[in-house]
Amino acid sequence: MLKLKVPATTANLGPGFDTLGMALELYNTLEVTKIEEGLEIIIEGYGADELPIDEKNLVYQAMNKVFKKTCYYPSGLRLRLSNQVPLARGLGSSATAIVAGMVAANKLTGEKLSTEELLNLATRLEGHPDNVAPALLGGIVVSTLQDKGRVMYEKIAVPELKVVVCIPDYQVSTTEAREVLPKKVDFADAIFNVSHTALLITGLLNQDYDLVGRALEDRLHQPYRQKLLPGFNKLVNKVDKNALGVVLSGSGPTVIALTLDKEEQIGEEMVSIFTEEGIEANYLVTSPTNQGIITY
Ligand SMILES: Nc1ncnc2c1ncn2[C@@H]1O[C@H](COP(=O)(O)OP(=O)(O)O)[C@@H](O)[C@H]1O
Ligand SMILES: N[C@@H](CCOP(=O)(O)O)C(=O)O
Repeated sequence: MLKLKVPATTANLGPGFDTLGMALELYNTLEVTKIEEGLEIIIEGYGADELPIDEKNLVYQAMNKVFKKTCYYPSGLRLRLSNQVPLARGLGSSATAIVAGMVAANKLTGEKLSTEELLNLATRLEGHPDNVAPALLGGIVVSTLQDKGRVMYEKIAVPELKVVVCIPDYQVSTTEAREVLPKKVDFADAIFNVSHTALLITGLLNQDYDLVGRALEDRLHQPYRQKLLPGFNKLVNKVDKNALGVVLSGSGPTVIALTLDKEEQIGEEMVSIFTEEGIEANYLVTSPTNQGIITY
């Protein structure tokens, strides 16, 4: 039996749209057992009532991509998913499913694919590299999709910060949150994001957390996604005073605050701002992690 533990990820980190992602200490686990025939899927935790338990399940689809590429066909499989990462909230649940499925399948084949090949394959299924890269590798990963579907990436160490994760009680699929984005952007906004992303990376590398906080601004996706998240502006303006910065996690609706202290106070403040907007939400405090997926 194989057991894997894969981290949730928070993508974009403000200005780094489709480019930056960070692994968090919040996990899904997958157990894979070879059986004589067929496919059995057992799901505990998030998605137990809504995820498919047949070939349509994303974990199995991801495994199948590896089986096809390596011409390995197991007789039968039992998958046990234990999910602590909520679905469609902007915490990379689809990336956990894809990365766990692909890494597990690759183990079964005797590791025929390299880490790079797995990353390229996972990115093709997910559509963008910024969640799958840190789910696979851990840390903060700067990545871009090149011609021929190859991912160019660099991993940097995570900051010693707390992450307050405020999760509204409704789903927004990444597909839906990408549909509200414009086809073209203003040149000045593009420059704004290039400069802020560069400053953010500089701040992270130099452990200059004041700079990290000031660089967390974005003009490429958050302004357009606000319509899917009432209260986001109020949240940024109010909570920014206590935290280093507040950004949408991935495509939302989860919002994260990066902070050095006062994490419980910040979490409660975030929940109360959502409550004022008539949105139920809860928060958890976690930390970034340098460890990506682990196989036991
Ligand atoms: N643990 C899981 N097992 C199987 N499929 C999953 C799992 N987690 C997420 N998915 C699939 O991914 C979808 C959510 O993906 P997406 O909209 O990109 O949101 P997220 O921001 O959480 O990645 C779910 O609706 C489901 O189809
Ligand atoms: N760069 C993507 C990230 C989506 O992350 P998710 O956790 O919401 O799937 C985007 O912003 O669309």
